Amino acid sequence: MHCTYPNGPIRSTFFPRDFYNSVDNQFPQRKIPQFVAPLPGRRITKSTPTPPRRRAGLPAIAVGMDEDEVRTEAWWGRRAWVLLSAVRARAPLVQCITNLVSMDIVANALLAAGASPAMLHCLREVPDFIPRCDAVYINVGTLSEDWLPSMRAAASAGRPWVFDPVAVAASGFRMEACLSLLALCPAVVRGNASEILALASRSDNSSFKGVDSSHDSSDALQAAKALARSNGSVVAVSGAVDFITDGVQVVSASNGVPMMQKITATGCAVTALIAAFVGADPSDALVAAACALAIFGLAGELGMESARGPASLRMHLIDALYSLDEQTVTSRVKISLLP
Ligand SMILES: Nc1ncnc2c1ncn2[C@@H]1O[C@H](COP(=O)(O)OP(=O)(O)OP(=O)(O)O)[C@@H](O)[C@H]1O
Ligand SMILES: Cc1ncsc1CCO
Ligand SMILES: [Mg+2]
Repeated sequence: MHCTYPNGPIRSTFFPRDFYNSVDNQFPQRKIPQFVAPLPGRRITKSTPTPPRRRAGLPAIAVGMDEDEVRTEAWWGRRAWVLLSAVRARAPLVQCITNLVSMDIVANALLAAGASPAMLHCLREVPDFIPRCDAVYINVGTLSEDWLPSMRAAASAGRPWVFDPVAVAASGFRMEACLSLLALCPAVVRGNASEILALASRSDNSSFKGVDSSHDSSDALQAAKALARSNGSVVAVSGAVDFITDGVQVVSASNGVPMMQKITATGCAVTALIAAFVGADPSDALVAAACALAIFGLAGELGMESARGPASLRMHLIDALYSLDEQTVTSRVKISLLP
């Protein structure tokens, strides 16, 4: 199975064959509209060192950056600011089917960044609501059999979507569920190192711990590249250094503080932020993921200046995300393209 985007146009809408039957025939043969790209010429494209859109004769992306510019750290800083500004200006609607632990921090992080979160998870609402969303975020942290059909339907609805495979190796059921979601072509998969290693190897072997990583992000870099290549999704591994890859390029994002691991669901929140960035500008999922990870890490660094422990860091991180300004973002975002 290899997803067609980020290489090509976003998939057309489809629902699982049993979808309408499974909701009491309340939606008699109703079909949701096909995905319509928000701006002409926009599509999810894999970024390459040589800008593909210009070569392909495609219009410049909406945010007005010059794609021929060399991707220095300063370029990434400007890009991160432009994307954060796009989130603030467009307030992308992000439908989140996320775990029960993370709902609060996910919604608050999205709001602080300027996006509009919606934490709906009822299968019967998917056909009406998902077409209105700019992006979908799916997180299996507190997976149950009841929620899986909603996740599958939301992921199949033709919107760009971002996947957080929390504790994918915890059980055979969870691994199967994650693999079935992976087949529905997420624009970005973001996990910690243990999760990406397990997902790439399709192994639910018990040496993997629960939701926390027992590996460094660099341990999962090759697995992330392989997964990105085989699935066609951008894959991001979080940790002290975050790595983001489309299977060819690898970008590192080095913002953040270790205490972010002591707040539950910071990983869930940053994956939701990636969805907001993709929703605001779906033209390049790799750039969106790298910038969202760096921005979130930067908010952690700024929050840490006033924090006294995990609980106050949580509060100050959200405040910092809300208050980020151009000078701070452009001078402090640490992203680079690895050779
Ligand atoms: N040692 C570290 N130093 C700096 N930042 C870190 C460190 N570890 C994690 N982070 C940052 O913390 C955030 C969460 O990443 P982490 O890898 O802990 O996610 P996770 O394990 O999926 O979390 P959760 O499952 O609790 O949501 C990311 O933004 C990441 O960059
Ligand atoms: C602690 C925990 N358990 C299931 S999901 C979650 C939040 C971090 O992923
Ligand atoms: Mg996680």
